[in-house]
Amino acid sequence: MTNVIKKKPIIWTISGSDCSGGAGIAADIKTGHGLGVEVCHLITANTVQNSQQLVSVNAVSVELLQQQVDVLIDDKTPSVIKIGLVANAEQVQWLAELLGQLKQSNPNLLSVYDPVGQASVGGSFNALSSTDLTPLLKQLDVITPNLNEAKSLAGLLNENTAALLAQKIYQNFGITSVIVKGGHSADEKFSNDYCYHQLNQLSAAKQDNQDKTQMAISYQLASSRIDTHYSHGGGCSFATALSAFLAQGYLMRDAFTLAKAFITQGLMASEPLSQENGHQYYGAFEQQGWPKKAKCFPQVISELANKYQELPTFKPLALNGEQLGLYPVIDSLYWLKRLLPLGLEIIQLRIKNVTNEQLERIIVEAIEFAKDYKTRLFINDYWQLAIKHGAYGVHIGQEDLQDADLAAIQQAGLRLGISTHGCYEFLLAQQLQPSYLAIGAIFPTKTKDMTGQIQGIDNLKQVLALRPTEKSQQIPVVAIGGISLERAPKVLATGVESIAVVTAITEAESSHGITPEHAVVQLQNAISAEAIEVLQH
Ligand SMILES: Cc1ncc(COP(=O)(O)OP(=O)(O)O)c(N)n1
Ligand SMILES: Cc1ncsc1CCOP(=O)(O)O
Ligand SMILES: [Mg+2]
Repeated sequence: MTNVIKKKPIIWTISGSDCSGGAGIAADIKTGHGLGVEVCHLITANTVQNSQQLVSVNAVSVELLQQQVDVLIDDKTPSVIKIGLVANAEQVQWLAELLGQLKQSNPNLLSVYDPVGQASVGGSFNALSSTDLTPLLKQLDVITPNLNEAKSLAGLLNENTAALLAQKIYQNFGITSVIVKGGHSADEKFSNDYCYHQLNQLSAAKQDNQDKTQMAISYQLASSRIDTHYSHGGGCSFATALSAFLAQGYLMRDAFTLAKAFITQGLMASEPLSQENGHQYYGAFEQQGWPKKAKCFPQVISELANKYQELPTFKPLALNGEQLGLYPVIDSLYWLKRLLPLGLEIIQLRIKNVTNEQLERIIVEAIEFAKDYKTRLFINDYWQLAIKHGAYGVHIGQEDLQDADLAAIQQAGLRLGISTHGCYEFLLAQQLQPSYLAIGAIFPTKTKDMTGQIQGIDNLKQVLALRPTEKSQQIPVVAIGGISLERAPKVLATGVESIAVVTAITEAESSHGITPEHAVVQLQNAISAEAIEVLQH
């Protein structure tokens, strides 16, 4: 049997060679290969260094670098270019022009710069100031300075607040995403990384319904500090990991989270080793491949989690051991009345585009009607009305999460479901301890515009691994988006507790020539405990 290798995205790394193997190009290649991308490497300088000292930096000519670009550009076209060590002003100018030209022919090309100026073993890689670097900085999409580099780029040498430094770097150079790494901060317990990210017009307008050109969002991630002697090349590896995740289509918030988890995982891998040895050896960072274990992932620091940190856990779904199973999401009383007699565990009323008056009437009637059935009725979006009329639960999306009064929902005894789209939102929502978490869209769907947020089965599996290992501590997960009868077994095999569907039921007649009731029965059979047992073994 032959192995089928999926075509991998290609990243280029344009950075220095560290002959001691820990940092630079070597770190970039190891990182990229472990994270599922092909890595083309263009060496800017041959450095002479070991774990004690930097001896010399020997720049490669821009003519040679340009020849490498010429042979690679159509042959191994990059989706992300990662830049590390830049040896001199000539290389700055060459890189600035190169990025400008490449972006003209490929506007989706991303550039990520890790501004390595000082060697971690001591000594400078170049004599370039922020002013010298400006032509390059103005072409970048992402920059990943540590705190000291950020101070210098911001021109604020006495400022220690990552948020202010990142914002100033954006103002100075117009770089869309500025990630300030906290590895060198004075905090002895935690390593906090901060990302300032300008949303592009399309996604910003979509998320906020605003007409805007300037909208920034920030993400902050914290991990416990790890004391190890094996961290040489960690900074290069972070920027390359970020590039690899971006090249695979992850949104910035998820690429940032995964890159931080990748670093924590690598530091954790060598922690006991360095303790055993107990000497000051400076060893190469351990690239460990795709971060999978929950313990490697950072804590999301956010105003929301902060605001509700004292809030008790939301009531559980009280399943008594049964499977949550099929979760129909319907948009009218007509569908509610048609489906409730079918013996469902859970259902959601998701009403869009009705007047306020109609809305309240529909919600009241739905809650009243559902009382005669054991089915748990969740109301989508309208949490105030759900509280007012005593619904079983509410489902809140990311757009409404910031404004909804979660304490009021919890105190009224309603269950809460939260939508998430990827690892960052999942980690954040998990901290709020809702009754269930939804992940979507698993597949493309015509029911809702989910552009840029299609998870796929692999990502669903990765996100599920972020739950605590102890089953009793896990929040049930519902998968949603494009799930059909044919796709349901694959989704269930990931270990989700439930699948939510709209059109698999409401459009069963046209898609499968069966009644919606028949579709419910078929989906329920596909989800039954027996079917899952077979799938998982
Ligand atoms: C079970 C479930 N998961 C996700 C959603 C989507 O909710 P939301 O993000 O609030 O989007 P809208 O449904 O309001 O368009 C859901 N409704 N149910
Ligand atoms: C509401 C929602 N949220 C994420 S995907 C989705 C639509 C699910 O509909 P369908 O099952 O028809 O794909
Ligand atoms: Mg909603």
